[in-house]
Amino acid sequence: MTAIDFEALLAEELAKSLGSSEQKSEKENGKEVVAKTANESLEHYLSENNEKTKQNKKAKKMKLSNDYKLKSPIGSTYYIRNYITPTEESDIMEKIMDSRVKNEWVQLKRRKLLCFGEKAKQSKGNEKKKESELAMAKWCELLIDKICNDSEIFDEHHRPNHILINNYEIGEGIMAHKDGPAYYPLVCILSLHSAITILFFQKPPVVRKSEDGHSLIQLKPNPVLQVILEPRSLFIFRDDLYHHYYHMILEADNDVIFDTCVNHNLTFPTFSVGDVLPRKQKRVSITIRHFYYQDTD
Ligand SMILES: O=C(O)CCC(=O)C(=O)O
Ligand SMILES: [Fe+2]
Repeated sequence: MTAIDFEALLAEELAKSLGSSEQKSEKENGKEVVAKTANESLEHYLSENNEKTKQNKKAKKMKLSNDYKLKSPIGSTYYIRNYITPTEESDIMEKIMDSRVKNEWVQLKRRKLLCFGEKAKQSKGNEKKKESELAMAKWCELLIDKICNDSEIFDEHHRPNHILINNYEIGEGIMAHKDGPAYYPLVCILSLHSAITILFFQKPPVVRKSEDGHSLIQLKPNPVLQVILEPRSLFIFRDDLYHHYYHMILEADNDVIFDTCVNHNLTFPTFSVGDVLPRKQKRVSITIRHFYYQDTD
């Protein structure tokens, strides 16, 4: 595709997409200028990079499957540092904090969430649904394209069609859970802002509240696997780990590094067992999966 075709296509898509911002004309020093929004630059970046990756398809795909595999005792896990740039990170933040999606966030007790894409129809008698439901935004599709171009990890029948965004303020987390049979057993998690660790367990661990009642302290057992999720990183887990293990993010202000941490010497800075990783600001995760559409009517 030529650059000119590409730009025309992009402009058309931008106008259509839910998340796109219209270009605003502004007067600057008496001159009419077209404001380029952060939202637009995100889509531009992602589209451009996707084109480049497609041209160099084979090399890139090899890279994701070999170079980023963690030495994990269970299942296959991949960790890619700096999967997106700081600019893309702040552009995504703008997208998801945009006034047009502001009312779509669903506040839960210990986090809030926003959902784009496919979703099961509610079966009769189901409780009020908890997730918000937005059509897949253009930037989400481009992010999915990027992941699919970079690796062969998703086959064409299981292309991600569902994006769940979790917003955790400092001290918030997600209880031990499995993602369950509604999804293809392959999860990509893109992290923004604060670094945090994700813990995997054979059974949900015993936890108790800290003395100030603010955080949950994880008591026992230690996780079978811990992965540090730095800002802008992409973490992938699948298969056994998906089906048979619980994952959680502790409701705490910081994370302690366990001897089951598989990437403490791959991060910047690196960590040693027993070190404390403070959560300095909120964390946002973008969970990218293929949802099995179920028509329950
Ligand atoms: O925030 C995360 O990294 C994990 C999110 C998660 O486990 C989920 O949405 O099912
Ligand atoms: Fe999960």
